[in-house]
Amino acid sequence: MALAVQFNQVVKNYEDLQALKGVSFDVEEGAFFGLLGPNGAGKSTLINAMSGLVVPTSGNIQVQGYDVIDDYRQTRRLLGLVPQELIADPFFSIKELLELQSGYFGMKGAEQKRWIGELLERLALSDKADANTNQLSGGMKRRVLIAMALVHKPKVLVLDEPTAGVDVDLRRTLWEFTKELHQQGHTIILTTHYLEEAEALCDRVAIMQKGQIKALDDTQTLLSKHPYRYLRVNVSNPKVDLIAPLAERLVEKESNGFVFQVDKTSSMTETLGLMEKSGLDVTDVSSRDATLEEVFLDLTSEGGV
Ligand SMILES: Nc1ncnc2c1ncn2[C@@H]1O[C@H](COP(=O)(O)OP(=O)(O)OP(=O)(O)O)[C@@H](O)[C@H]1O
Repeated sequence: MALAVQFNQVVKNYEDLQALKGVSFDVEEGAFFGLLGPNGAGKSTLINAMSGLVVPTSGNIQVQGYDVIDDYRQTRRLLGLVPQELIADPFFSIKELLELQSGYFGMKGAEQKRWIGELLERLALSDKADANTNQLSGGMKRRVLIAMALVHKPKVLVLDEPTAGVDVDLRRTLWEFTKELHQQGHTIILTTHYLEEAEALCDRVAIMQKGQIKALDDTQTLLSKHPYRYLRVNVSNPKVDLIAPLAERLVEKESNGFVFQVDKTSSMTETLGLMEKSGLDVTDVSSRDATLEEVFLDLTSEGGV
């Protein structure tokens, strides 16, 4: 499989702080890749380094085989970045901004006009096309950023927390549009704190912490490799005190039952036995694998699995 992006031993120091500590991994062409991690993990620094906005202290990054520093013009054309920060430009309307951005990439003509029209339509910006960006709401500004990133039809679309502060409706619209772009062959790299979204959308994820990659795998493999499964137990007597070995496995108490985290290698009979010993009157039991959020929390908590 051809590679869309290669990160090779990328280090970024901000004076005493090492924001990236030698990050190496590849993103395959056509992937829907999630870059996850707690605040300050280094996700934006890595994305900005890929986009040429931050110069690494050492190491290098290639996009479709081009170096992001030496071959900046090629990589600028191949990448579309939706940055985290919202812009407001008092001088230009949305349409003018998109036309200017097109001009920067030397894209003109009827087909480009049609594409700008389609972007405005798909991102529900048509009726604001002539408005200045400082007259827009936060959600609308975010849509403008997405349109600007897509104006030159980049092969690799990089979205840095695109749904932060965006309402449910728009989030759904954005994901539908992003999924379509992925199906058309675009590589998507996404950072988000909404792990449910990442689990639903990304076929591969990297989890970063303190400037390093803690885990990187296909989403499904990462979930199935997790050592725990989760048991939801409904009972008729939820006020009962659980005996110690069972209480240690409790992750959630609900009005009519409990959720326990159990080792995948442990026997179900043993766990059910502990429930019986606690005096629980069990009315229903269901079992499920970990969610990405649970895997993430385990990996990023101190002393995680
Ligand atoms: N321009 C800068 N100058 C100094 N330190 C910086 C700069 N940019 C980022 N940092 C620091 O680098 C570290 C990584 O920040 P970064 O923004 O990459 O994290 P992040 O994973 O994107 O976090 P978030 O989820 O909060 O957006 C943080 O400790 C941050 O304070």
